[in-house]
Amino acid sequence: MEKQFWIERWESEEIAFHEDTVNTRLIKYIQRICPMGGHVFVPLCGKTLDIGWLLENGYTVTAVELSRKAIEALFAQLQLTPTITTMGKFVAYSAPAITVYEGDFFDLKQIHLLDVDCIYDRASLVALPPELRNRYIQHLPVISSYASQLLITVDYDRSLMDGPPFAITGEDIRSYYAPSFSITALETSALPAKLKGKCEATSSAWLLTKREDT
Ligand SMILES: C[S@@+](CC[C@H](N)C(=O)[O-])C[C@H]1O[C@@H](n2cnc3c(N)ncnc32)[C@H](O)[C@@H]1O
Repeated sequence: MEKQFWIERWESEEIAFHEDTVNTRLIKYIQRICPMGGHVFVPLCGKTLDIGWLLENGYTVTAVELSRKAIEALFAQLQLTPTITTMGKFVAYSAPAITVYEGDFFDLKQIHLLDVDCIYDRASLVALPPELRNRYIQHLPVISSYASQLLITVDYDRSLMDGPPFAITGEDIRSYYAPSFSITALETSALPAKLKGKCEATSSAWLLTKREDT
């Protein structure tokens, strides 16, 4: 997916992926990998309400997002006025307990994610087509020092539609992450409505924790 694709989605407000409630899996499972007060990295964050929940519950958040419009909407929602600074390829929006980098996830380096305890990935891995997904799977553990992840994916019959969101099976998750992470399948449930009105889909939540032998 080209960067311009996402910028245009935000400009035309075609953001069906945005949830208007806090994700229940976040509330239910984040403490399994990150105690309250921990530091959570939210890749490809959009303007998710989940960030507000994390801040209200004592977490520190670092996030990255391509779209300035999304980041401005996020801070407006949070009722925070960020300090805005240029940092190399990124523009950093900071307020107490939160920094959002405007720019390309693939330009992030370890220095941007110092002290991150865990990762919350909802609709991020699944937003990326296979070639970018492979880069994401390689890059994310390196920049986060193999931080644990709460990962939420979708799966559906790939013959019925194409992504985004892209379908990811349990087998995919194991092939992507098993070499470096222990994988716990938490829960799978059917989505309440057809995805894009086209096909039934399920959503699954996973915990990934670094294997001792890596
Ligand atoms: C499907 S949305 C998910 C947003 C958010 N995680 C949520 O749950 O609402 C994917 C987001 O990733 C952003 N994005 C896509 N590619 C990106 C990249 N390479 N770097 C940073 N952000 C990116 C898009 O602008 C979009 O807001």
